[in-house]
Amino acid sequence: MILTTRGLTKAYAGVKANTDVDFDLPAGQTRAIIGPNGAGKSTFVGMICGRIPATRGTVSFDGQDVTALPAHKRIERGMAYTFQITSVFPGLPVRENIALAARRGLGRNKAAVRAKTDEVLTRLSISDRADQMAGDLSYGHQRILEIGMGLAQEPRLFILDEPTQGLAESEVEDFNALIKSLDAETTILLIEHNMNVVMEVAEYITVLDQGMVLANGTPQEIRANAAVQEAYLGSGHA
Ligand SMILES: Nc1ncnc2c1ncn2[C@@H]1O[C@H](COP(=O)(O)OP(=O)(O)OP(=O)(O)O)[C@@H](O)[C@H]1O
Repeated sequence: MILTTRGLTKAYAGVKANTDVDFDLPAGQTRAIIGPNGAGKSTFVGMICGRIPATRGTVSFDGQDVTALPAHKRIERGMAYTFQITSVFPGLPVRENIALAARRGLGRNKAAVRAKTDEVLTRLSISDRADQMAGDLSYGHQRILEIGMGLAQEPRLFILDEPTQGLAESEVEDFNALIKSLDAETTILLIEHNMNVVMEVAEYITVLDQGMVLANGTPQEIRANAAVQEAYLGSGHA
């Protein structure tokens, strides 16, 4: 397992956002986390990557307990994540944004950074915009660029929190293709509300409900799971 949590719990004053979450993610898998609004998905990945301190429980990455490590130390060990808020540098060209991210992983080795930047650029559906200012890209393209910046760090665990939110349909298709092309290279943990995306890219799904794991299974199993359907219908979701 590249990632394991045991008893992971987050209590805010009056609200239990996660309760005793046991979670196992095998290396190489593309896993989706789904669940109704407020189910605790963002809190859960926040604890995994170290942005949110756990109330109790453990997070292990690559067999080592990282519960006490700050986020930047977890990044050094090979986690990367993108969140709902875009973090591109608008005043820099697309290429330079990716090079900056690549430098985080590769340091000052200029040739390696250039090679990595070119490699990531050719994978993105926006490679023809390499010399444009990032701030001039559409919102959807900025999200794709952000994913490229994550990739440039060569993560062994890539966490994406609602990556398709706000994307146009054609951009969602580009996103699906990009994630599928990463299948063999890295482990992906994806919080996603768009069920079409989940069913298309996830190999395995974990459903959170009221801060707890409600179900784990393949897309087919989750689709057929009565408790999952109930959780979604009960919260007014389709
Ligand atoms: N900083 C906070 N202080 C207090 N309560 C919080 C805080 N952050 C989250 N919560 C609560 O914890 C619960 C889980 O929230 P979380 O954002 O993790 O859910 P989510 O599944 O990601 O929701 P969504 O799908 O709407 O993004 C919710 O009841 C939320 O109101």
